[in-house]
Amino acid sequence: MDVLGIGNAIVDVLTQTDDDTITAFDLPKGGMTLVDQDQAESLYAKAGETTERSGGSVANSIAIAAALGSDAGYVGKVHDDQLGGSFTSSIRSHGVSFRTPALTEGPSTARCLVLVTPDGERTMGTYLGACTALGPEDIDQDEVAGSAVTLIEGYLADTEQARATIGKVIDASAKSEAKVALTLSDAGCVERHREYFRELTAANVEILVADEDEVAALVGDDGIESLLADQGGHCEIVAVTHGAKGSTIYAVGGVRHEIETRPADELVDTTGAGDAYAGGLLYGITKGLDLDVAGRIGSVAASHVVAQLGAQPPENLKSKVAQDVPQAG
Ligand SMILES: OC[C@H]1O[C@H](O)[C@H](O)[C@@H]1O
Repeated sequence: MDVLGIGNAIVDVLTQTDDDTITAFDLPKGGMTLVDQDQAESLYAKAGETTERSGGSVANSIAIAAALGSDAGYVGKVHDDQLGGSFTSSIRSHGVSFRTPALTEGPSTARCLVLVTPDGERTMGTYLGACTALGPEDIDQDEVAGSAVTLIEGYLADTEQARATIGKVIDASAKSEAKVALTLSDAGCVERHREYFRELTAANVEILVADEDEVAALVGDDGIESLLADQGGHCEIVAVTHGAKGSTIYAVGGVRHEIETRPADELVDTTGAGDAYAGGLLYGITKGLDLDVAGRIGSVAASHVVAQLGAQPPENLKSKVAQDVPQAG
């Protein structure tokens, strides 16, 4: 496998709304707030017209990588219910291998209410449901060892059991040539678990993908380069996105690439923009492309994702990306 992803398997329930509604829902604009089942139901009752799309940060990245041509797999926990079926058929429709056994009892499939405002910003309230049952027994260490890169979702740090799952991935990677990639998911998530992420990036993570707020929350005054293997960290590559301003890729040996964005044809919804960037970047890296080309693939994929509602791969993504980046193949 080129890329294997481990994350929270979530169905997104999207609604286009306004800033006043975000305030009325008492959710921090642009952030991700964890909610319990009662809160989730109360939010949905107030949400108005909604659209369901397959979500989950790393699941989004893996679907993008598969749509571009990666041999890709995903590990995440759904319930054997209607939303779980919808998540499963959606991720498989992009060619992703998804075989994690579904729960047959206990919490229902996770869902995320995504409030999209006219500026394209997304504000999320997530009920984790079945995701909290993901555990080490769901990891096939041979599959991890046989994958070029395993991408871990930062949001997993929110549960102890998922941290044990991450431990099993790291263990399998350390005994093989497989690399560990990590997305930091959300600045609030980094603030909740800074020490844990510091430990991972100091000892286990070879590829880090984050936005500028997330990486700032992680490194504080230390500087991004401190994460690199030749400057005291463990990372070989650190890719930092700057929203519409592009991204910067840092690599060992003093390498630094500034990547321009491709302006979106239309700005509809930024849900999954960073996920698409990570998916495109990892597609490029695992195909052996130069880092600046891999970063450009990520940027172009993200520019197509923000022109639609939801984080799923846009139709004909591969040919759309190839128009801007012929090396993408
Ligand atoms: O990064 C966007 C994703 O984060 C949340 O996990 C939602 O499911 C959404 O699809």
